[in-house]
Amino acid sequence: MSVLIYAENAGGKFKKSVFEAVTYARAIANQNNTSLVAISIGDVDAAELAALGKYGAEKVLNVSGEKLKNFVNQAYASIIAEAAKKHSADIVVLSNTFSGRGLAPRLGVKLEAGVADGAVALPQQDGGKFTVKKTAFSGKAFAVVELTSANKVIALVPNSYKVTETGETAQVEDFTAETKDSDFKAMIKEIVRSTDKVSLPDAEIVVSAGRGLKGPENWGMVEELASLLGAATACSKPVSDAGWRPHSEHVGQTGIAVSPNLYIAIGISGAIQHLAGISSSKVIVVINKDPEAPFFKVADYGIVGDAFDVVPKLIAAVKEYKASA
Ligand SMILES: Cc1cc2nc3c(=O)[nH]c(=O)nc-3n(C[C@H](O)[C@H](O)[C@H](O)COP(=O)(O)OP(=O)(O)OC[C@H]3O[C@@H](n4cnc5c(N)ncnc54)[C@H](O)[C@@H]3O)c2cc1C
Repeated sequence: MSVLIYAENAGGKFKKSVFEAVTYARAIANQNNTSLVAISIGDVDAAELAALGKYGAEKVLNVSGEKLKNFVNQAYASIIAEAAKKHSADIVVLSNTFSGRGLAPRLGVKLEAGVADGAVALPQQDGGKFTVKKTAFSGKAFAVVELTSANKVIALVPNSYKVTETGETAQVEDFTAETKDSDFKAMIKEIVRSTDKVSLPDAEIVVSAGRGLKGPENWGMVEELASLLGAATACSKPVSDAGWRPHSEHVGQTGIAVSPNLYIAIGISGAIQHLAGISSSKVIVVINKDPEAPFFKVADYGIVGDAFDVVPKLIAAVKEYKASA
């Protein structure tokens, strides 16, 4: 037995969510006294691959090829499944990202594995049972699932497991897997980035605003606060429905799920559908002029006040702190 972690890259580089998933997979390997192998698909240089050793990977399988430069769900799933079989990996770990969520069910079928996507904690392995805590009901709740199959696939929510450096460099070896023409039925031809700002699903800090801001002309202060904090900007659904902000910023049950270390909600009521997308945030700060706003019930820190007074003061305070630091 061994544990296999799929390390997805973005433009040839690994993001923090990969280091979290490798650290997490290392901890699972330790629980089971076994080895941890990573697999990378695409164009990643040898030094970047070897550096996964810092987070506990002993070996990194490198799969490259012209047709594999961009993510191809079917082909990547075939390759990862083959690597799992060749390395007798009965646990496969992924990041619960766009590609990880696409791969997990395909791997589940190919490996006849139970799947726990949206995992937020290490598996518990007591008395022969293997259980995983995961988000449920579009992020409105947590569930504990028991995986009873011999093979298991776990997709870890970004920002839910702390990165730790335990090792040094990993051994990198090329891996070739058989793919079929049918694995390439849908190919990405071009990627057009909508923005070069911090990407929302990966952001450690999110500054989000709702209808309380009255109109798109008032987003300058939200963007300024986000830029000062190195944060991504987000919004509630009615805001993007009204065209005040792009749909890519809409957070919640029908939008993006985020799990930052800090979520600042400005002029958002805290409807259950919005909370569904932010419930795994570590610290939630709410700014709302209505003390009865439901968002305060889930807030770690709340400021009852008018956003147009509070946010400029917050910006000034952050600037002052940065100038003195
Ligand atoms: C099927 C379904 C799916 C949905 N999915 C989503 C989803 O994914 N994401 C989502 O966000 N919503 C979703 N919704 C909509 C959701 O139910 C709420 O209507 C929405 O979240 C409310 O947005 P809001 O808080 O920005 O606006 P409002 O409900 O209008 O709240 C505005 C808030 O701003 C406060 N405020 C007003 N002025 C100020 C001021 N000057 N300073 C400070 N505070 C102020 C008010 O007190 C109020 O709390 C969904 C609804 C349905 C039915």
